Amino acid sequence: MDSLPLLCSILLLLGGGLYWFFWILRLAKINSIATEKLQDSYNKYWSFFSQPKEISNADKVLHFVDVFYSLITDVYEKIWGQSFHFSPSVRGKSHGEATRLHEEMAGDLIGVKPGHKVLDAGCGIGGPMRAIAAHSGCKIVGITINEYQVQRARMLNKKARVDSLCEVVLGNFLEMPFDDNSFDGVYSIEATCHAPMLEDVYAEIFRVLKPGALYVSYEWVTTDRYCSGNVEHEEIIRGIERGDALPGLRHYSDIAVTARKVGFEVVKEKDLAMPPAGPWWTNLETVKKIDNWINRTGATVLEALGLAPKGTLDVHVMLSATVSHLIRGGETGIFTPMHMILCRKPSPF
Ligand SMILES: C=C(CC[C@@H](C)[C@H]1CC[C@H]2C3=CC[C@H]4[C@H](C)[C@@H](O)CC[C@]4(C)[C@H]3CC[C@]12C)C(C)C
Ligand SMILES: C[S@@+](CC[C@H](N)C(=O)[O-])C[C@H]1O[C@@H](n2cnc3c(N)ncnc32)[C@H](O)[C@@H]1O
Repeated sequence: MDSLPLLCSILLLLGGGLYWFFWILRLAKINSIATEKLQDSYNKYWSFFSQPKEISNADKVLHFVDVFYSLITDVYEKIWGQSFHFSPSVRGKSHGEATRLHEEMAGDLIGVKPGHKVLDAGCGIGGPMRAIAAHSGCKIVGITINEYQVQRARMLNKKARVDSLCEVVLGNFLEMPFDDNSFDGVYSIEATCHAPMLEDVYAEIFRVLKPGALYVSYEWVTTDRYCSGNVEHEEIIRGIERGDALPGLRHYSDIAVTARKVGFEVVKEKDLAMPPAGPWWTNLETVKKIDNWINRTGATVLEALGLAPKGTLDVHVMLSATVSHLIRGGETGIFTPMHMILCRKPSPF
């Protein structure tokens, strides 16, 4: 008789253990890159982005940004969702709802309407494009440098039944396969920070935008609180750069200067992270708490058992370190991922 509770406890423990194991197996798996290439790609990525200040070769930056997205796209999607960006936390709203509001705001700022053709420069797997197309009824063309993201975005567009409105193209936003003056609006969400020279991507966006039309960008930048020479500040910013494939974070004041240099009129500029906006790093703190024992332990066990390819743990460790740097960047106020700039291409009339 006494053995029944014991048996039930053992069964529960076994069941729980198995559930954890299969859950982790699903989360830690990286499908976006061939198993045998994972460790090598990670090593090359890490040694390249560990010295961001020495990065001078733009072609190499583009190559390693592509490698980065092959390494992390699955992990981001499974844990963060289909939108690869931050948003201010909103009291009473979930992470998903706050994300959607932040995306819809980008569409509203450039005045998207049904019938408009809009460009999403650096579209990821298309979370923002699906939200903005559903919100406004406009047509959206997204461009990303990563082939796996193109496949994923097309599949998710079909699944969400917005494939008649949303199209995804593989390409480089520094040399886009689009005609001059062909878009009624352009937005970029936390994507142009990957460009070796901001001027190059802004000039290309200027070229494809119709005269009189608007461009909005959410930029990753350092703020006025960042002091170069402050050891902690520099360590945080270097940590953000190497863990997020960034060729060098810019100061917020450089953004409008660059926009004007390529011909834009700057309509509005604002750090969307400033109060009364809620902190954008709240969700990262939650992720950090569960990350160690769920993801890291899972990746360690799976890699040791040969169920996950070599390099899986390295990717998770890199992301964990990045989380800490991003949270410190937010807490100290030296960094924001949502410096919003709204620009107009002047019309000749
Ligand atoms: C704009 C960019 C990406 C912004 C964010 C979507 C991502 C930045 C850091 C990412 C993450 C960090 C920690 C990861 C965690 C250790 C892992 O176990 C699960 C995924 C993370 C939570 C991951 C999710 C996406 C980010 C928050 C950059 C690249 C320009
Ligand atoms: C952090 S993700 C943001 C994705 C999307 N805007 C979102 O919010 O979900 C950055 C995106 O920029 C794209 N990207 C970076 N450099 C690029 C380039 N040179 N050309 C095209 N896309 C690029 C990446 O492939 C990725 O899709």
